[in-house]
Amino acid sequence: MAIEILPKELNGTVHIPPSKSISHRAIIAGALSQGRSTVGNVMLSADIKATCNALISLGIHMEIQKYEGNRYQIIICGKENMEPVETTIDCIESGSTLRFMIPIAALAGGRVTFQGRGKLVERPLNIYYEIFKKQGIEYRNHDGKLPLTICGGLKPDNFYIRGDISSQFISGLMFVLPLLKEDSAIIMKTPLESKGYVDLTIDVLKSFGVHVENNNYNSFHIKGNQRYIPTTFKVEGDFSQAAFWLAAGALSGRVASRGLNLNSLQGDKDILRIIQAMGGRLEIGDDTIIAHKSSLKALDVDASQIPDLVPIIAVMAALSKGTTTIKNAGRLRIKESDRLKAIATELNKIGGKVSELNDGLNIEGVENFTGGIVDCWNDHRIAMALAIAATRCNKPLIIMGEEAVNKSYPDFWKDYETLGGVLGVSSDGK
Ligand SMILES: O=C(O)C1=C[C@@H](OP(=O)(O)O)[C@@H](O)[C@H](O)C1
Ligand SMILES: C=C(OP(=O)(O)O)C(=O)O
Repeated sequence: MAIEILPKELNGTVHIPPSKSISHRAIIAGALSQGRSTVGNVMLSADIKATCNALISLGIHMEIQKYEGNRYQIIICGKENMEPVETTIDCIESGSTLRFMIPIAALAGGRVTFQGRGKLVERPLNIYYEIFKKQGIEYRNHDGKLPLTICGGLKPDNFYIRGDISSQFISGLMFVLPLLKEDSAIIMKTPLESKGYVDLTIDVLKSFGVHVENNNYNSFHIKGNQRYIPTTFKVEGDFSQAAFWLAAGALSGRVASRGLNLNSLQGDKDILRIIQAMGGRLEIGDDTIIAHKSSLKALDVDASQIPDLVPIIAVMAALSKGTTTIKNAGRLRIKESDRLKAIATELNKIGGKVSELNDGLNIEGVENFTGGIVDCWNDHRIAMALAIAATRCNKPLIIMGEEAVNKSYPDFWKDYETLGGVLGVSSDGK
């Protein structure tokens, strides 16, 4: 499918969707609690559905009820001791689901097969394979790719892990180590990247009564024999998604983003500092942030803690005065697409001046984009970043594969239209 976007500035208010990262975590924590938990303000994106279905496959009962508007609340009847099952879990394209559910399946025991689609099939899992080998856990994959079958039995241990592949391995282990009979430690072999996501894990665990000791991100000590306590939890707004609308305001109009927690631990809250440092004018209120059209200037960005912001930062940088370097972004090549190659290729098709570095991007600002046809590489964040680029195109922009947004933000196009965006189905993008 393809969508055509007319070049038009965006104005108005968006109710920011709930955080995908926090939703995954709260639903999992509810599933590991003995009894009934409620996770409110959840959006049923493809990734969140994948996590719910994975837990249901492991024998957890859930009921999904309407909450407010297009949000849901999930009533979860959790179990401290999941019974071993023989099952298959389809993680669709969700890296978080896969990397969070593998240790949970290893805790439950039984024989669990993990499947995935698109790039997920080959996103790295070596860190878990090393643990399985060390602990004698039986597993089988297909030339290092999915499907993966594991036969449980995770034991308490000192886990030595690299910090520059994905923080999702650390989060995944943190869900289950507190439930083992003895204490464990996760010790970083190299500095941890995406720290904010580990903060979110520790914080959600704390809401469910589970404690992890963080020794300055060098190591994490986790006491065994802990219990998750059933909880009522409300998910806050998603700064990674708000970033697209904040950028839309800074580039093209006046956009208010509602439903954000300014005290959030989300690493992607850093978008506020970045837009302001680029010269963007933000009005920051209690739960609403208004971004005003501003003349932006280049800013060098270290992406090691904020990988998901890179595509939209690249769009802003491409329309800023001066030359921006984004560094420490090598991990972007192992997401839903090679995001460095994807954003450089597509912005250059519409008049951007972006060159790829090994672990980043070099971006020379231009006044406007031309418009034309671009592809989103089956990647939701590339699709959304290109949609915001359309606000500064001279001609219409056709985005191929726009349905990719369903992974994290199924209402993205509806919200785009709420802000006055004009969309049409394109016949060019067959
Ligand atoms: O734990 C999480 O919720 C996430 C961690 C990050 O991945 P990495 O730790 O692999 O960078 C991020 O890119 C992803 O979208 C969500
Ligand atoms: C990389 C992402 O998610 P995941 O790793 O869960 O697939 C993302 O949402 O951009």
